[in-house]
Parts: sequence; C-alpha cells; structure tokens
Amino acid sequence: MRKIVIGTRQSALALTQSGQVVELLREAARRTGVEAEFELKKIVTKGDRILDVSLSKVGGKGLFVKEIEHALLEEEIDLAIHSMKDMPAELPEGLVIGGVPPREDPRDCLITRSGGGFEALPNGARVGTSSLRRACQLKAARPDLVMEVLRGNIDSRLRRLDTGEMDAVILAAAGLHRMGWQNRVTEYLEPELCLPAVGQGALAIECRSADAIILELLAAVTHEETRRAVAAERSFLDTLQGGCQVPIGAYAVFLPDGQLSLTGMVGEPDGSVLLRDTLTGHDPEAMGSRLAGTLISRGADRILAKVRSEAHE
Ligand SMILES: NCc1[nH]cc(CCC(=O)O)c1CC(=O)O
Repeated sequence: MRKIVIGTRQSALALTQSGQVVELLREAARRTGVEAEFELKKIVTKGDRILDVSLSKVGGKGLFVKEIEHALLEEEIDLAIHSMKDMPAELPEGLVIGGVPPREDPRDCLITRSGGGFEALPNGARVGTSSLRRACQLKAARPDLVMEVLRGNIDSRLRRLDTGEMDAVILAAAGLHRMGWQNRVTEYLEPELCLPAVGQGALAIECRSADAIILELLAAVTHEETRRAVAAERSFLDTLQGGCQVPIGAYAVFLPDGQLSLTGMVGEPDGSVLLRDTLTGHDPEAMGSRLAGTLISRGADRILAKVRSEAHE
C-alpha cells in the first residue's frame, strides 16, 4: 500500500476541487489495480497571504503554486492539485503536469445586484474584477463601465457585491460550479465577448517527472481533449511569456470535424486596443506559438511590455 500525499491550497475552492480530484484518483487506482491511500496536505502560498493588494501590482508568476512546487521537489508531497489558470507557462526542472481531468465550464460569468445581464448594466456601472484580461474585454465592449479592484476568495468577492460596493462582479463559472453556487450566476459571458484565461475551468495535477507510478495513475484520470486544448492555450501563453497578471486570454475547443480551434487575445487593460485571432489545426503546441506570432506581429509584445512596466512602478 503506497501512501500518496497531495498538496493543496487551503481556500474553500481549492479544498473542494482537491476533494473531487481525490475521488477521481481513488477510482482510477481501483480500476488500474494500484494499491494506494490518499492524504491531503494544506499549504499556504504567497498568493493566499497577500489578499489585500491588487495581484497585478504584486507581480511575479505563479504566486499560488511556488510553495507547493517546493514541497513536491522536497518530496514532502507526491502530487499537487492546482487551477490550471494559476500555473505559469514554465514549470521547474523535474516537475510535470501529469494529469488533466475533464474541464469544467471555461466561461466567465457576470453576477449583478439588480439581476439584469451585461446589456442591462446602467451607464457607468461599477464592475469588480482585478483581471486585466476581463477589464480589457468588457471595456472594449462597454467603455462607460468602471472597473473596481476585487481580490480574495469567491465568497468574499460575492460579499462585496452584496454590500452594494459594486453593481456587478465577474467570476470564473468553474469556481462557482465546483462550489455548488451556480444559482448565483446572472449571465454566462460567451467567449466572443470575454475570452477566458488560459486553462480556465481546467485543473492541473502536477508531479515529479521521475515518479512513474504516479504518472501512470494520472494518465488514468486525464481527459485527452482537455489536455490538448489546454496545451494549445499554454503554448500561446508561453510564446507571449505571459503570467496570470497580463491581459491575455485564450480558448481552444474541438470542432465537429476533429480539428482544434484556438482563439487568443491580447489587449490594453482600458479596452482601447484588443487584438484577437483564431486558427484551426491539429498540433496544439505549434498552433499556440503560431497564433502568438500573429498577434506579436500586430503589436501584442508592445502592449505586454507596457503593462509589465506599469505593474512594477
Ligand atoms: N483568479 C483566481 C482563480 N483561479 C482559479 C479560479 C477558479 C476558476 C478556474 O479554476 O479556472 C479563480 C477564481 C476566478 O477567477 O473567478
């Protein structure tokens, strides 16, 4: 009997999704005849400690994953469960994303106090989000909207809406769904309006690249379409050298003919510029870097350099 220790953040969302993944792993272990026992270990990350500042000002990639990766490398834990969208494009030497379970709803959603949707937001409505990607796309569609800084866990973000400080907040549908709070959603924002973050709705199970038994188990919980779609999105992010604090979005989906369709965006946080393009193909990595190249030729690197320098002022 092998004891497999799983590292997780300690937020309600992290614990919920880790619990869900442990169930998948238990089932996979039974199916593949691996004798294993699973134990969750909570780890506090830098991202959890600085909940009072806008993340885009804190800077640095992988605020939610660094300590957890350290524990993996030190063999204090055997695998780690992360939200895919919190994962930097590049992993430390010796670690891999060994498992990618089926994706939840990748869309962002709007939660309003009035109950009206995006179109019904009054002129100058205050919308809570600290995501430059969300701000860019919503301002491009509605320049009158006023974006307000909003950080913290899902429940504290919803509370700020309920107290009347904001007219609306934007959250990832996946987080609300996993928590069982889908009834809070006022409206799902389609990718045409608000392209999701790279990997949004997907989970990453990270492990040591030399741990063959764990890799076998993780292969058994991997959803191949999700893995390939996320690979295309992350290749786009990697080529743009983006972390989670830059106005970058990407979403890949399989078409009925079996081709992968990848859409990517880069824009100014105020919505004054929004570059966006789509391509189809079969090779996720090649598609991601090719799409990034297209947007770079249209000025994406200039936008990103400017955003990065402003974040460190
Ligand atoms: N930015 C933080 C974050 N990282 C992962 C999720 C949950 C959604 C997901 O797993 O993609 C959230 C909350 C949100 O953006 O609303």
